Formats: sequence, C-alpha cells, structure tokens
Amino acid sequence: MMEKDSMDMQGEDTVQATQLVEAARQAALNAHAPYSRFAVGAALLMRDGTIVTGANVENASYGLSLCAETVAVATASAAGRLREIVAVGVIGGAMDADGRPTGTSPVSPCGRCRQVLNEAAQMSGRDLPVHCGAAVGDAIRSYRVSDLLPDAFGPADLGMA
Ligand SMILES: O=c1ccn([C@H]2C[C@H](O)[C@@H](CO)O2)c(=O)[nH]1
Repeated sequence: MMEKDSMDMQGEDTVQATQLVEAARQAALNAHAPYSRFAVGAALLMRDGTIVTGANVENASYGLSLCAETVAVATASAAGRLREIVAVGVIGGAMDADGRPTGTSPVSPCGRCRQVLNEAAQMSGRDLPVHCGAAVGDAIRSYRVSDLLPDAFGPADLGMA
C-alpha cells in the first residue's frame, strides 16, 4: 500500500488515539451500510474534551452515500463547532452478521474525506492528527492531515487568509 509513513506516538498522544478509536468503534455500530456492509465510524475530539461522532450513511443510489468522517465534521459544523476540532479517529471494517465491523487492519479516510478533514484543519488552525484504527485489536496508524493530503487545495487558493 502506498501511504506516507505514519507518526510514532508516545504518552498522551497514545491515550488520545486509543480513546478516539474506541469512540469511533462505538459510532460505527450506528452505520447505515446495508449495501456495502462496510461500517465506518469517525470521532472528533473537540477543544473542550467532548467527542463528536459520525458513521457512514448509505443510500440506494450507492454513489451518493455519506462517509463517516464527513458526517462527523458536518455534525460538528452544524453545531457551530467546526473550528473546535483538535484530533480525529477513524475505524472501519466489513460487517459481520450482527452488523459489527470486523478486521484487524486500520483503514484510512477516502479522498473526499481528506478534503473535508483539511477544511476542518484549516478552520481549527491545526494540522490535525488522524488516528486510523482497526475495527478489532490494537493496530492504530496515526497521521497528520497534511500527510494524508499533501499540497492540498484550500482556502488560501481562493485568496482567503
Ligand atoms: O473514508 C471512508 C471510506 C469509506 N466509507 C464508507 C463509504 C461506504 O458507505 C463504505 C464502503 O465504501 O464505507 C467511509 O465512511 N469513510
């Protein structure tokens, strides 16, 4: 797999990653993914320590489905909190018969979600950590938004500070 090297973490960052991955796992249980049967959960750590979550919402058109990360960022934005995001956790995996995501390899955000996360990073003024966890087990790969979307098209390209 071609992916930029993930960050090495220690101490507090590891706690943050573990907490966000666990919240993302909980969120993924609410995925509406009857077509792909692939559940994704996303968790946003906010400046005040609270967590905003999202899960993927598919629909019968397939292609117009909403990703977990996008749902989470939209939820924070709708509450007037787009600028308050400080870290992100994501998990995903093929659902078992009970609708629980499975798999021991981390998944990382799709291309569209990377652009959405870049907007959150720009608005928060932080190169947000993105902790990508496995549905099951301890595997976590952590990145920065700028690792996932280098040379991003962003507000500066539209002449905005
Ligand atoms: O970053 C991603 C990648 C995929 N999905 C969802 C979309 C679809 O519902 C399912 C399979 O692609 O996973 C997400 O929620 N986030």
